[in-house]
Amino acid sequence: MHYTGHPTVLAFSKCNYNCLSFLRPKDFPTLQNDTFLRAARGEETEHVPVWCMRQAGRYLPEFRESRAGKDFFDTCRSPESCCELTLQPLRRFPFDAAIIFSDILVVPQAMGMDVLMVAGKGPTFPDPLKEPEDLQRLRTAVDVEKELGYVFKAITLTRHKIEGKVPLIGFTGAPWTLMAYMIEGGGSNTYSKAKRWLYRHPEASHMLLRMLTDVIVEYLLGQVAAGAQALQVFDSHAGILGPVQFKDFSLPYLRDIARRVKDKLKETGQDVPMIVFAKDAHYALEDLSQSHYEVVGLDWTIDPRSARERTGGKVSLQGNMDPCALYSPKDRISEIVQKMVEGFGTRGYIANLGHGLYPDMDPENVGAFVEAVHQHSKLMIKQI
Ligand SMILES: Cc1c2[nH]c(c1CCC(=O)O)Cc1[nH]c(c(CCC(=O)O)c1C)Cc1[nH]c(c(CCC(=O)O)c1C)Cc1[nH]c(c(CCC(=O)O)c1C)C2
Repeated sequence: MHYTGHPTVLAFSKCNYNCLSFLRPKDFPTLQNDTFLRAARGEETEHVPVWCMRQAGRYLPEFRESRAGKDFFDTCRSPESCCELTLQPLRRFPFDAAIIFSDILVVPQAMGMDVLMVAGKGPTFPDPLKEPEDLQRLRTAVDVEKELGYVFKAITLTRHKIEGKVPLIGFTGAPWTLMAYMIEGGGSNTYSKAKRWLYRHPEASHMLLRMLTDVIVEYLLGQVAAGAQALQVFDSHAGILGPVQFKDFSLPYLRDIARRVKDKLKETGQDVPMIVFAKDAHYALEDLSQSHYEVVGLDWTIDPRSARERTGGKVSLQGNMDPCALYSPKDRISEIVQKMVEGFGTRGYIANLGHGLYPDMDPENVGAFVEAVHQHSKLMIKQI
């Protein structure tokens, strides 16, 4: 790690997790590039801001090197490692935002479940929830500060170390997506075990979703208190639900999260933009645009112009290039980006991929994507 500059930060690099407490969420460096925050609020910008989901990831050789031989969740619990991994993509590309390195599955861990990262298989719950009685195994009153304080420390440290270059995004998994993992025990094609609960045990499902929502609200507020400047809620498995079940088992909780976080932040005069990314839930676009989130994230199966029409200018939009378009040659990437930016328009728009980067992607093409967004959008904005 290359800790330079401030003496407290230098001292910091030599100490371990327990002595991070002196680094308080205050006196953060002044933000120099607020393009992402302005776009989230629908304000004017000089260019369209851009970041990528999974920008801190295995497509970067330095990421693979830092992670080599280390347990994934041990890495998540090390604020220094999370900080380093968050900063890596910023050293290479002029992204307009950073997202804290962590994982959505730290929330089920905080609720008392074991989650392991198994090589070649992905996240695995050795003892998933099988029947409603298993809800008794979960912690009822989760001490979020105690269980997830390591994420807050990572955010505070990273916000200092980013030196105000770009805003730092905090995130969480949405209740439905977390519930799906807790019952399924890992990734799945059908999520049929989790969906079985929705049809067979609707009350227990709502109980679990409410428990998750309560933890998530505290978790997001803790992230803001620690220094997060925007928040994204990932409902990665929204698409598997379909419109009826989404309305019943996901949307009310997504709304509740945004409302409760915003109400609480208002009390302290804070205003932090929130992004909802419900992957493959195009059927819910109208509802999502009226769910108290400033930004709706889109996957690549939605046409930019129709997304604008359906959301009626109520929200900013984020997305949505097919990640696989990054396998194209660079000039083709530039053409695809140009069409995408034309489709969304330059106001109230944050460029991103429609989902995360894959490990086999060429970092150079990621750079070409970022550059194309900046270049095309600057020209378009000048012509307005
Ligand atoms: C880089 C990484 C992460 N998690 C995992 C990896 C790969 C494993 C490794 O590097 O060792 C395991 C890891 N964690 C998860 C998975 C998917 C498992 C599956 O469904 O099969 C994997 C491989 C679960 C997870 N984790 C996350 C989501 C939501 C986003 C999405 O839909 O991809 C989900 C579904 C969020 C997440 N996860 C991560 C971030 C970091 C910040 C960034 O984006 O740069 C974020 C935002 C980090």
